[in-house]
Amino acid sequence: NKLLKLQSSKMNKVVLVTGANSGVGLALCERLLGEDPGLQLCLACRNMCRAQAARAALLASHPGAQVGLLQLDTSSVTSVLNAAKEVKLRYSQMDYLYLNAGIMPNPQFDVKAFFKGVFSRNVVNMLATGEGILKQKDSITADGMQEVFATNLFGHFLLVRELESLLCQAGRTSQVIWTSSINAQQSAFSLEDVQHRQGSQPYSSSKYATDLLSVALNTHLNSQGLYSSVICPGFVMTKLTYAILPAFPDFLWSLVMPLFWFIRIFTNTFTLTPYNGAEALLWLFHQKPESLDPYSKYHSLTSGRGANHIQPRKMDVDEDLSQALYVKLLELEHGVRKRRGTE
Ligand SMILES: NC(=O)C1=CN([C@@H]2O[C@H](COP(=O)(O)OP(=O)(O)OC[C@H]3O[C@@H](n4cnc5c(N)ncnc54)[C@H](OP(=O)(O)O)[C@@H]3O)[C@@H](O)[C@H]2O)C=CC1
Ligand SMILES: CC(C)CCC[C@@H](C)[C@H]1CC[C@H]2C3=C(CC[C@]12C)[C@@]1(C)CCC(=O)[C@@H](C)[C@@H]1CC3
Repeated sequence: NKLLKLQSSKMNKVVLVTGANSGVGLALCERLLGEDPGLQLCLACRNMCRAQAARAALLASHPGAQVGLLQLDTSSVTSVLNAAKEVKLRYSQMDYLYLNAGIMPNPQFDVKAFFKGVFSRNVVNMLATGEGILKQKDSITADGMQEVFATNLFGHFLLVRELESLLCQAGRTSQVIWTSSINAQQSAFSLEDVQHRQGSQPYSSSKYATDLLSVALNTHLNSQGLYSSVICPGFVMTKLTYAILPAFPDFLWSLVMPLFWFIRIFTNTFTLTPYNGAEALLWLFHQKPESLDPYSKYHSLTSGRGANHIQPRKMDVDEDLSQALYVKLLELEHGVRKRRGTE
């Protein structure tokens, strides 16, 4: 382990990506290795078979790249604590922590609301954000938490807390980059119910909480060199989105694609491919973190002609609410640790 740490301290950038085995996360890894083949890339995934397949694909296009695997299930406190321990043994610094893993379980697509929206003035906004047409059925994890909250937010929060010693080091900066969504909605979030036990939009709630948490992390940790940002990859065809209409066979999706390319003329949020969706994640990799606006979400956008660009958009978050959520998360963390007898 000393040798491993010594090697990592020789200063190739260390990048960890959660949910790296598919979709936007995997595309990000491909693009990162294309830009900097010397990176030490760590794929943090819950399923090691899928992780190995992703590693093999990355090595096929970038032979000789340093691609490590880490078992991490963000919905499980035990898994996060074990993974963090392993990371601290392997690396002596962490330059980029991409918090990308996410779920939208049991999505229920409201066909009626969708067609009503299509013939309304709100059509472009509805297609860009998915607002008003999706609900989800959440479940409870073994730790007794709401699964969407645990997976998308709390597991990542705990990981950041555990890795603070690697992320906050004197004389250097690090970036924590969250894959949020334009679907983050303040109306779906409640400080009295941060896990969204009551409602039917846990996904929107978890993404809004992500935006709030990113602001809070900046408030608390910028002075120690840690900078947090959020991005939206746009609407991307991935496992997550295919699951929204599971009855749709592959060939029907291919038939719908030309319609999606057409819609892209009106809303450049239809990035559609994981490669395009990863644009803002890759852009942040090249930025000086001090120059970023903590209150902006960085959107991957693709024009009607297929050209990618990024756009910062101000988020609908306020400092007090972000601070209040931070306190709630610290309390939850405290409770979790107390129950495990680790505090
Ligand atoms: N697709 C879209 O249109 C949009 C996606 N996003 C966000 O982008 C991110 C990536 O999603 P996307 O690429 O679309 O979808 P994918 O389903 O392709 O990727 C999600 C990744 O997260 C992993 N994951 C899920 N649950 C866990 C868990 N408990 N522990 C560890 N890893 C987990 C998945 O692993 P496994 O393969 O094992 O399931 C997979 O690698 C998500 O945060 C999503 O919310 C945001 C806006 C739009
Ligand atoms: C087959 C039909 C003719 C068309 C159905 C289209 C819908 C399934 C999509 C239209 C807009 C999409 C969308 C999302 C999911 C799929 C749609 C509703 C998201 C909610 C996926 C997750 C996100 O985070 C959002 C940014 C997406 C917004 C657009």
